[in-house]
Amino acid sequence: MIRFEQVSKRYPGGHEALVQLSFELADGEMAFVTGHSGAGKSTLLKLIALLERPSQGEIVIDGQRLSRLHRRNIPKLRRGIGMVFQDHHLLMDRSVYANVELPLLIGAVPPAERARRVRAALEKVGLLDYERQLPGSLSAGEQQRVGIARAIVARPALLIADEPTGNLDPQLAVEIMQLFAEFQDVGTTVLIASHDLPLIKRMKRRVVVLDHGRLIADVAAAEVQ
Ligand SMILES: Nc1ncnc2c1ncn2[C@@H]1O[C@H](COP(=O)(O)OP(=O)(O)OP(=O)(O)O)[C@@H](O)[C@H]1O
Repeated sequence: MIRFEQVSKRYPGGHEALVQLSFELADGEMAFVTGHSGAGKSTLLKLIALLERPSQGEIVIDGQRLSRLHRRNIPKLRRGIGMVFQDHHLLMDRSVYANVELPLLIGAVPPAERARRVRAALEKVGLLDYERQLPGSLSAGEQQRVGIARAIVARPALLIADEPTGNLDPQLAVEIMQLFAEFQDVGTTVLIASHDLPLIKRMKRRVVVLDHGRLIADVAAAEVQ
């Protein structure tokens, strides 16, 4: 589903954040991207979401070469990708329900169907009883779950997450990772950037390791110890 072909990324005025990166992620696979701070993890995810463009090389998603993607087709591609961030980017003055509903408003889904999907997403993350609350009244782990519900409400084929457990205590972090694994169980492709090696090892999924923008290891799930 995702293929990086010799992808390099240089930010204006910066050094190379990614250097000739090549790897593939199959449909339905769940993998982690890890590496030191500044290794290029966030950059890799941003390139997939078309929030940044490569300086060189090609990224192919579902057979679509992103360099040839017409500007007007970018929103459609983005709608197929659910994104989860460390600081969840919730609107704090809107209810949990309204936050989760947001991607469906952009996608023009009819109201009754919207309500059904929002509740299904909230149920999936265990927050059905919280729909009227403001995010500020929820714990950090619950807020992250709202962010995940929002990411999956439009039923994306691909879920990408940037340090989704960065602000959580270890027990909550495990629960959030298990939630991602459940999305993989129902066919979603999942790619998670994390520097939390103990947690990654526990999940027993493929691990792609970056070092100064280069891929230095690609460990298959069966080999993760
Ligand atoms: N918008 C930007 N402009 C210039 N340089 C950037 C920009 N974003 C990232 N960089 C640089 O690119 C390199 C890779 O950054 P990136 O955020 O992808 O790493 P990371 O592995 O996600 O790090 P962290 O774990 O600290 O979030 C770093 O040297 C960073 O300073």
